[in-house]
Amino acid sequence: MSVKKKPLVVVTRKLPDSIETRMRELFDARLNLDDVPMSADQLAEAARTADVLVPTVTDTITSAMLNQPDCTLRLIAHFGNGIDNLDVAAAHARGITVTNTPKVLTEDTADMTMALILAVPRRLIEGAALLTDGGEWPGWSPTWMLGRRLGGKRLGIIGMGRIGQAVARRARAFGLQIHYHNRKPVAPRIADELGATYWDSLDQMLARMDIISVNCPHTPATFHLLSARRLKLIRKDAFIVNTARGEVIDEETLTRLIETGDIAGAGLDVYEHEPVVNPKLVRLAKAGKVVLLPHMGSATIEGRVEMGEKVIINIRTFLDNHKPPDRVLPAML
Ligand SMILES: O=CC(=O)O
Repeated sequence: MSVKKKPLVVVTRKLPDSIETRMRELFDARLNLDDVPMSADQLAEAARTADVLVPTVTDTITSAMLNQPDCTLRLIAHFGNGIDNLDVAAAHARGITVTNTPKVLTEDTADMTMALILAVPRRLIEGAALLTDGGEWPGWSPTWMLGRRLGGKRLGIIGMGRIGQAVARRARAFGLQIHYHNRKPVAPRIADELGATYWDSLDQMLARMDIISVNCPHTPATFHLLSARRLKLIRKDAFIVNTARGEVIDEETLTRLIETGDIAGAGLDVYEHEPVVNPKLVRLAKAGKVVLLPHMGSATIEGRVEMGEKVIINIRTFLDNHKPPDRVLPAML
């Protein structure tokens, strides 16, 4: 009697232990226990030979990898929400299904966005570093280490999807007025709940906000959405927070405008040339003008396990010949 071969599932990075254990039970799982990022050649080889590839947000999966003549891949079960690193159109053209891990990282990413919205105007990191990095603390003074109050300020959210709405809910509790720009207005029930004002014109919204939060995906349409021209519309005393993708902002111009005092500061979790961080931004961080984080918006233990569980559910439903719950559809691109 022949034993049915388990499908070959190649996972590109180390995942939480419980997820790897379950994957070993269910599949012929090739795990990356050393967590060394795979090279383009290794990714191409994985795409050619695996039934299922589990890449994550730092792996670029190109059409050339997917179009190898003897490519056996049937499913890309992405461990991540953003899909800008995958050539989804090429996958679909080749009949390869693509899934991602939405929803489970919404609240964690919104928490981190809110942390940056607080940290930048209230000079949180600068103050903490003063005590731990050997700086002199002259003691409390009425005019020292003054930041900017959040309450009553206008927050402009770019991208009012799940994460944008979760940011709005938090920001409202801190007394911020919620404004947003999106491809279309949110349902009236949600707008009422959030007390949110819709701006059809991004330019007009940018010119009036005290804090701007980027919460839209990176797509060809949002690459440099905050272009040099648009960044110049932003008020001198405004702050920008980005926990979405670095490519949405013209980072070089943003850096220059902060250096020249034409934008007050920024809180960044993502970068245009990640993992390379522009040294000028690092200098601005040392000067207390920006807060820089290493792409950790969704980095919680709970979130990573839930992402892994979603990946497993997507693979299993696919292999059972059902539609996986988190399919990326052409209309979503
Ligand atoms: O940035 C993280 C993700 O898109 O999952």
